[in-house]
Amino acid sequence: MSPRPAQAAAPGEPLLAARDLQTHFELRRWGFLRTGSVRAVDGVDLTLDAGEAAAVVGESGCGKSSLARTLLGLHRPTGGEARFEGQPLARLRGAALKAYRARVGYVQQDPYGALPPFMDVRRALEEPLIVHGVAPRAERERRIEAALEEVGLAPAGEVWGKYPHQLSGGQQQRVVIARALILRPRMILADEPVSMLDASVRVEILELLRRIQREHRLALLYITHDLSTVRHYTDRVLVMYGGRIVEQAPVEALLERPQHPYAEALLAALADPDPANARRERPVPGGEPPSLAAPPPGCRFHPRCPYAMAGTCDVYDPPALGVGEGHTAACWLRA
Ligand SMILES: Nc1ncnc2c1ncn2[C@@H]1O[C@H](COP(=O)(O)OP(=O)(O)OP(=O)(O)O)[C@@H](O)[C@H]1O
Repeated sequence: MSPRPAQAAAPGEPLLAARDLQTHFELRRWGFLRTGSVRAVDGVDLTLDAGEAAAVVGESGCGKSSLARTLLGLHRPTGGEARFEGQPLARLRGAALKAYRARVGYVQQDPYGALPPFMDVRRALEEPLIVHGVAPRAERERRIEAALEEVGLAPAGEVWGKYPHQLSGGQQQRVVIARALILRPRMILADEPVSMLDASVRVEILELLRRIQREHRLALLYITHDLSTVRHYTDRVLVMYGGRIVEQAPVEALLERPQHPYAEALLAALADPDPANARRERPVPGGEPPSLAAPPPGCRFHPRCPYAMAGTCDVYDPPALGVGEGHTAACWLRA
């Protein structure tokens, strides 16, 4: 696959930038009575540079997938802004939205669900090329072959007549990655790309994504609930809690010197050396994640935080405070 030439972006401008991004879902009773909203994404600030790999890590229900879907243009933000190559996503319509989708490859959690069961591999990969007007047919075939080789499914001729049910989970996810690459995107958004795969193939798929990201200088946003998978595959980590980013840092800094008590608790849970706990799903950390329909006042983590300071953490919302090079934590302990 030859890399797409870099778009002329304003100097110093990140490829992707979100500022105070919000995606709230309205709750309705009997389909019409508005009874409130779920603040799935509630004031997210993030940036991603061209060629950079970052992970968004957080527990189930913290808003990771809603953030991913908003960044893909699948949910319209209800507040704030996200820009890709300087263009506000909310204003993209029609052809501009189609062009944006070609520039962002999407790898989702369930590869089997992502691939239409009635399409063989070749059709599944050819369809985005046809939709985006890539012609002639020989060029499409060349690209399909190159994409399959890129993801380790070679020779392509042995795979492209197969249907999803004839492939293993790992092979299916490789096809999904090939499809995400086929339009030569500038960014890959991978939402829990290995959580439904056998443990034996998870590392292979993460290594593949990292290699492709590096070789083609793609940006990668890797969404995961599993902090143990970020070290070798990303440059930077953003920790999400209650619809917000509570800490972000270069990967080594986050794993060695977490500054937010939530990130600290996630790490402590990882480091549990007791083999009896290795297979046990534990709430991380203890206590319930906040309701995003009625989040607690002040810091959203304060009801679970062992260091919460009454009169501060339960009243005032902490801003992202600089705690090191490229490292911020939204915690009053760091003020
Ligand atoms: N389309 C929707 N309509 C209403 N509520 C939604 C919608 N999508 C997500 N939510 C709610 O938003 C909150 C965040 O969900 P989201 O799926 O983004 O979290 P997540 O961190 O990705 O969790 P998981 O890993 O379990 O998918 C949840 O309370 C969820 O029920």
